[in-house]
Amino acid sequence: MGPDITLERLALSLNRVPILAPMSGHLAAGRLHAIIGPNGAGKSSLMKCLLGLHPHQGEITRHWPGRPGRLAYVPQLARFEPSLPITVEEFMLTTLSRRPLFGGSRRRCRPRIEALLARVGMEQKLHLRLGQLSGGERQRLLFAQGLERDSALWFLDEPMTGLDNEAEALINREITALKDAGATLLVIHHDMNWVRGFADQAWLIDGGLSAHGRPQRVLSHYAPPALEACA
Ligand SMILES: Nc1ncnc2c1ncn2[C@@H]1O[C@H](COP(=O)(O)OP(=O)(O)OP(=O)(O)O)[C@@H](O)[C@H]1O
Repeated sequence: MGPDITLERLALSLNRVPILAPMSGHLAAGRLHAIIGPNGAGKSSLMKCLLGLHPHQGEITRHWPGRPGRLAYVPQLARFEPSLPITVEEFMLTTLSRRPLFGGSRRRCRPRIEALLARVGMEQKLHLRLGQLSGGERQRLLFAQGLERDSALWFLDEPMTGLDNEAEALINREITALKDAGATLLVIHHDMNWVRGFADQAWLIDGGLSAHGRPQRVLSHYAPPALEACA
């Protein structure tokens, strides 16, 4: 089971620029919380605060129901250093094995790695180097890594970016399974239909917390900026 998370007057400034005004709230355990809002609103910054990656003000407390579990983070547009001589299989091995360079580890872990990669449609990419992966493939790989760690707390920053329909369906299926298993999920998403269909709670961010509650109610206050048509 994932934790619940309490925010008390969480605020963030970066280079003296105010990014998030003080906000307080409670993210209930075992629920999917969608973080929505316009570009530049502070959604990724909020997620980074919750991950301890930004020097925020205020308090963030995680309450795990039992022993603290693991967390998974799939950042927006993840990048790998192109020159890294590491394959997809080796990357997964570093998560699965304490001694990834040991020849026996590779043999022993291969079926598990293949099964995990199949869950995100990546089983054919075992031997590719990280730098050779497309954007959507990088997203899928990081998701597979989170699955392997049996994470109970997930931070997904626009997880569907760059995914084709098939991959999106696979990831949606895994997200539903994680929710059913009691994980706490925070998902930044720009597709309001997805938010209506999958989220238990929505957090509307715009330089701070503008609204919070059931998606239907929060979305009644929020019309995402429309794309401008080209003349
Ligand atoms: N180091 C920094 N110094 C000053 N401002 C910054 C810094 N890093 C980010 N920002 C600003 O913080 C604001 C929030 O950025 P953030 O990435 O959190 O937005 P977002 O809501 O996730 O946007 P998007 O939907 O476009 O991904 C942006 O206006 C960005 O330019």
